[in-house]
Amino acid sequence: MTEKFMPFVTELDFATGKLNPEGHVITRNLSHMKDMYYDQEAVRQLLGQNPLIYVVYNVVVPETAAHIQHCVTILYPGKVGNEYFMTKGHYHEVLDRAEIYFCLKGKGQLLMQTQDGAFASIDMVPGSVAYVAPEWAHRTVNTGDEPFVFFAAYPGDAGHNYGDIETEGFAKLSVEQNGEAVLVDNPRYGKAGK
Ligand SMILES: O=P(O)(O)OC[C@H]1O[C@H](O)[C@H](O)[C@@H](O)[C@@H]1O
Repeated sequence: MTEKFMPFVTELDFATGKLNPEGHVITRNLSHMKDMYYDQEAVRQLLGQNPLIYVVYNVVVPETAAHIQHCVTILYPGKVGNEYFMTKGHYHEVLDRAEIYFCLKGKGQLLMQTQDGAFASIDMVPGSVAYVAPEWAHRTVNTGDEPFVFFAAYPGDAGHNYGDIETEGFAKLSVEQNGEAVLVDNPRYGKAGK
C-alpha cells in the first residue's frame, strides 16, 4: 500500500496572525523590494531603517495540484512617501490557478490585474473573503494603521511569477491623499522592456 499523506492541523493565533507551527516563513523588509515603490527618494531615506513590511507564514504541503497551499500574511502599516506598504504581488506561474483571501484583522486593498490590461480592486476588512480568479495577478496593500492580517489558500502547484511586476508594478498605485487611500495611475506601468 502507498503511504498516505496524513491530515494535520495548524493553529492560527487571531491576536497576532501567527501560525503554530510557523511553517516556512518569508520576511520582507524594504530592502527586498526597494525598486517596487514609486518614490525612490523616499526609499533612499527609509532604507537606513529598512522597515519590516510583511511576514508570511506558509504551511508546508507538497507543491502539487492535489494539495492546497495555505498561509497567513501580516502586512504592517506604513508608507514609502505617500504609497502604502504592500506585498510584491505576483501572477501564478501556472496562470490559471485561483486563490482565496480571507481578511482576519486590519484593513487593506487587494489589487488585481491581468496580462491583457484589466484591473480590479477589492477593499478588505475583517470577514471579507475575496476570490482572486484564475489569471489575475494579486497584491495587497495596508491602508490602515494596524497590521493587516489575512489568510490565503491556493492550489499547490500554482507557483509565483513576479515577471513585469518586479520592474513596473501594478496599473494603479495605492496612495494616501488628504488622509484617504486612493488609487492613482502608475506612471511606470506598461513600460518594462518596451
Ligand atoms: O509573494 P508576494 O507577492 O510577496 O506575496 C506574499 C504572499 O501573499 C499571499 O499570502 C500569497 O498567498 C502567498 O503565496 C504570497 O507569498
